[in-house]
Amino acid sequence: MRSAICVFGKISTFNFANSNQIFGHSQRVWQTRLIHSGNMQPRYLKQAEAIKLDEELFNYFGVEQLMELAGLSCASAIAEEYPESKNVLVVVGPGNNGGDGLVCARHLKMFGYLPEIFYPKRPAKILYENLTKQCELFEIPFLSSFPAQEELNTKYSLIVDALFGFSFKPPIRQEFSEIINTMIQTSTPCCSIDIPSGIINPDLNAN
Ligand SMILES: NC(=O)C1=CN([C@@H]2O[C@H](COP(=O)(O)OP(=O)(O)OC[C@H]3O[C@@H](n4cnc5c(N)ncnc54)[C@H](O)[C@@H]3O)[C@@H](O)[C@H]2O)[C@H](O)CC1
Repeated sequence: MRSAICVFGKISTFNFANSNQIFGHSQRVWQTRLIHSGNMQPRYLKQAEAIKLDEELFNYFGVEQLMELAGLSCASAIAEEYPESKNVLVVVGPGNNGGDGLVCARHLKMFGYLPEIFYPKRPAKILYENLTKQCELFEIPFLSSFPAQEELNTKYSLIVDALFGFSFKPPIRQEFSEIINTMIQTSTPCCSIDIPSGIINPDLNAN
């Protein structure tokens, strides 16, 4: 029944340091249908397919509900794949991918992890403000600056990359380029929610 938990969520585990890409989990509604029909092979969505699926889902569900399920799914996948990696840095971007990250951080805290959040660009939208407030109520620290490489390598046992999802359009703007470059070079394992942030061609994710 794991597919039921992850129904709207999608996470890719990505070791930036050696570019060894492993897709540990990727479940979306119609993949669940495949699983239910007896075909256990996951199928990865291209950027255009993911956007289309999102549009379809938004006809039936609210963004809060979808985001809650996505964030919970990611936290569940992390708890399964990284049970010992308690010191987690969640790097949160300005869109819904970032929203998934805030939800994920909250659930990780409930699962006994010690997440910290870096959220440099916060849109003035009630949805993100509420998610931020909830994390604060859960006493999750918000960092005021991005850790330097050494700190990233030693202090954290896992990074959750919730910077950009399928709406990322290259090239990376200057304000995020240093963050992404530091994440690319870190030896700490990095889990990306949806696509790895800064990937030049998101359709590569399909492979
Ligand atoms: N149905 C689902 O499974 C759900 C998926 N969700 C997640 O939502 C994202 C897509 O969210 P969206 O807000 O459309 O976009 P992003 O978060 O990917 O990014 C938008 C944000 O990024 C800025 N931006 C874009 N390109 C650049 C760039 N080159 N440099 C700097 N900044 C950039 C842009 O301006 C916006 O501010 C999807 O991937 C899922 O993770 C939802 O949670 C709903 C449920």
